[in-house]
Amino acid sequence: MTRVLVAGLGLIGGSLALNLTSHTDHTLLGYDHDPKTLQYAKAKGLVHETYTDFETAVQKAEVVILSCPVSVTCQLIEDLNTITLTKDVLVTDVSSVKQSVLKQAEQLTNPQVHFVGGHPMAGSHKRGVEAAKEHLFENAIYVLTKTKSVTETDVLRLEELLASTKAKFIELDGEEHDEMTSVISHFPHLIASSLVHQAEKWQEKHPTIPTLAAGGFRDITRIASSNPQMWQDILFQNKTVIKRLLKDWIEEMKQLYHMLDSDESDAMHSYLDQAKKYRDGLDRKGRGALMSFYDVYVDIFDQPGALKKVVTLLAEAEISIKNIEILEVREGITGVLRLSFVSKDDQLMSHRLLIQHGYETMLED
Ligand SMILES: NC(=O)C1=CN([C@@H]2O[C@H](COP(=O)(O)OP(=O)(O)OC[C@H]3O[C@@H](n4cnc5c(N)ncnc54)[C@H](O)[C@@H]3O)[C@@H](O)[C@H]2O)C=CC1
Ligand SMILES: O=C(O)C(=O)Cc1ccc(O)cc1
Repeated sequence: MTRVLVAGLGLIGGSLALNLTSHTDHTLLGYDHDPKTLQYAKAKGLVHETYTDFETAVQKAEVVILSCPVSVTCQLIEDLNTITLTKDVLVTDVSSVKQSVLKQAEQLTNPQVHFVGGHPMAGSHKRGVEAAKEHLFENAIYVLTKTKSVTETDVLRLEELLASTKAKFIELDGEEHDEMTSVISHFPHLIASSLVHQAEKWQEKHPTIPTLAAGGFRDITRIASSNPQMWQDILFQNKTVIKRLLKDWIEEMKQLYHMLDSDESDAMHSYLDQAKKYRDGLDRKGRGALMSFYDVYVDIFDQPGALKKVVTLLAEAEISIKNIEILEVREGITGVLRLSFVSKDDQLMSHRLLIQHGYETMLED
């Protein structure tokens, strides 16, 4: 039984706290600057004890999970130096950016603090404790980054402590992490926001643009609906890498402009074809950027209850669906449902069951 402090009980901190209170006998301590968040977390059983003072809370903990915005997390790491500790404390964070956090952690002078950087690579567009979900990290990649002062034992202890999240741990260094997450998460966020701005500008000329904004536009801009404060923080904390990607991107857009301007249709075809091949490959098992699932595609008609029928059929067979996505449903015509399963067995069982019940399905292998 360990005393675990979660500092910052928002979406991510709240989800970790909820997971640990639901599945372990650890004592969960919560710290946040927002009293309403603390009240909610206590009332809903996410934490056992709440604190409004970071120092007091840290002194009562054996493990500390820093889950505030990245810049606040850096400040809290600095604050750890001036806190008098009577025993060793294992400290980790959940920040989407690692180099700035690790730089701060490497400057820790308190020998009792053992810092292992962390980043659970799952989330949502929601924010705050009320959006916390106990199973948020199931099957998600959870990046761990070592600092000079930590041992393999510290890393293993952290993995053990977080085992109930069912996340998949991998170790990366800060630079690798920040470059990769920029490419697959931070930079796409910037581009999604810019596409939304473009649509908004053109709406002045064409007021019906929102009515036309269909599947593709919605898919590619979904992430622009996330927490702006958090993303502002991430973009500035990782600005060196993002500026590099932005420069390359601007050059690439210039090349595309040139292809169109000089009617280089073959070059454009190769550009699109190469992108399609790489994108198709990402969905193959083991190559998914964040998670690997086993998918079944089901044709459904856009009728009331169509989704419920499919879900009920699988629930009655006790098959657990990890994710459901509705692709391209337009009124009155066939749409496609993507059902994702954690295991190959569940995928095959669902496929068989759906076919037996007359559904047209496609299996992704
Ligand atoms: N939202 C997401 O999808 C993901 C976020 N992360 C990382 O997790 C961290 C937290 O993000 P979320 O939970 O989404 O944000 P959130 O906005 O839901 O929660 C942040 C919490 O920190 C508290 N807080 C803010 N400033 C504070 C301060 N000065 N002192 C004490 N408490 C303070 C807030 O009251 C709030 O409860 C960020 O570093 C983010 O990069 C990591 C993976 C996914
Ligand atoms: O919802 C999505 O697509 C996300 O990208 C969630 C997310 C946001 C920030 C992270 O550091 C990790 C995951």
